[in-house]
Amino acid sequence: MILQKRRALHKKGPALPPVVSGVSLIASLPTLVSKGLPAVIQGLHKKLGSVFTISFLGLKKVTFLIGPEVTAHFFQAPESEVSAPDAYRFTVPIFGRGVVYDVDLITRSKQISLCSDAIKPMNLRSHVDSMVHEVEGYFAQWGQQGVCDLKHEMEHVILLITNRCLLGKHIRENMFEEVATLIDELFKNGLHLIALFFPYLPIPLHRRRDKARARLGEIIHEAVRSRRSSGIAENDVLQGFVDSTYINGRTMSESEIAGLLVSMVFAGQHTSSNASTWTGACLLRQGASSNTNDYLAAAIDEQKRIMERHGDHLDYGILQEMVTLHCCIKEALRLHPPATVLIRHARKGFTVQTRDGNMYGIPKGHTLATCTTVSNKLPYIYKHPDVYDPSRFGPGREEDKVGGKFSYIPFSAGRHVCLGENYAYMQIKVIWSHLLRNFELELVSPFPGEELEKLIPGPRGQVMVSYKRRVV
Ligand code: HEM
Repeated sequence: MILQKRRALHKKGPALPPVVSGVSLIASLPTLVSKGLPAVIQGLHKKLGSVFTISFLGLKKVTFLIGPEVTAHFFQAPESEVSAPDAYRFTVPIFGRGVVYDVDLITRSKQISLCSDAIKPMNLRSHVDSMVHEVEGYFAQWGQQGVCDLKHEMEHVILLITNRCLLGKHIRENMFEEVATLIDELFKNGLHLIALFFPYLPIPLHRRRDKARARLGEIIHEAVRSRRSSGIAENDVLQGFVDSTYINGRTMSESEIAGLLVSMVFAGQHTSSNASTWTGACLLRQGASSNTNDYLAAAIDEQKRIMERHGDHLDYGILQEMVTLHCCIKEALRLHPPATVLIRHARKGFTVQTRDGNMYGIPKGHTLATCTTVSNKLPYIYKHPDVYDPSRFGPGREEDKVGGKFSYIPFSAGRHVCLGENYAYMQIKVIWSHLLRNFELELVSPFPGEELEKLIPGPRGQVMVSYKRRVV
């Protein structure tokens, strides 16, 4: 009925997507406050199907596309048709001018390919030792036994790795505390709802963001200058940028290097630390209705077998052997994707066809969005979608592959797929293989809910874990 009406309104082509009524929006408010945006989108998806539009007073129209059948164009279309930069302008004051979403397509493509080169598997291999060094050093400070907030621990250890592997040894060893505070200030004051719509509004939050960004820039510029003048090459992403050139042979400026490094810190810090904490919470969860502890046992067993083969040593190849741990992380990410809503801007209109055959025309000018949380739990792709079950990715099931190209999207897909996926798995595996090998662990606080108010939501509150060093 709704479809017929909307087709009549849009006679020349396929129907427009159903529009969420004002009444439905108001009715969603309690869910928004108590359960967060993904829960609202899940409710609307149930009611209206995989394509629907939310109209904000007719001024801004956001069309949601949910599920692999309707997201191919969203993920794969060229920038001239579906644009990410138009949607992510709010990152410009965070990353800085002259990089990523502040430059033309050709420059951006080159910058993205420089980021990709810096963390491609060949270069990643050499980061394993640095990661292991940071992880061993950090957890050596734990006592024989105790209780800690896993979330805090993961944020800290990932930040140490980020400093060492991206920003370099000098910053890690001499300025860690200051840089950690600046990164926190930058993201806290730059990543909130007001900034999403009005990133340049002269408010105290934005002044603090800009001050932190300026100081971080100074620190990185200085690091680039001293790296260039010393001529000593280090093993980090900073070095990759210092050595790289554009097609015309021009080297990157200090401010371009700073911008790209900040964008990579931004892309990898909260996402990886949240993923690491969720992996722990899921694995250590106790409960009559869950069989998660079987997975904990399987992950520990895998570490034992690997140690029998290779001893304590870890390298890139050995990390690739941790298939069970990989699936445990992958499943935690399916249930708790750090980037819950991905956005684009429709520069041209296009058509989508839903699973049940309905065609919709998506008009030029709409903001486009997809929700990873809802997509990752579609019941026709994932069996018992709310259950933590890493074996769904194993041989004979491979539910994400069976579901098609766009059915597992914590790392996005297509044109803007995450460049740091391998890097992220690597650091999370280094952390969790160390913890599983060396400690008996137990979750002693209730299983956490999600942080509802954050753009990159992590587990809400503290995630308390007891630990006891294993006797060797
Ligand atoms: C578990 C950890 C991570 C998750 C879940 C994650 C997720 C994502 C997602 C969803 C996107 C695409 C956003 C979109 O389509 O709009 C993305 C893009 C990106 N990520 Fe990650 N990420 C993670 C870690 C990292 C790390 C560690 C790095 C780098 C060190 C990184 C670098 C990037 C870059 C450079 C892009 C931009 C790609 C482009 O626009 O072409 N990510 N990430």
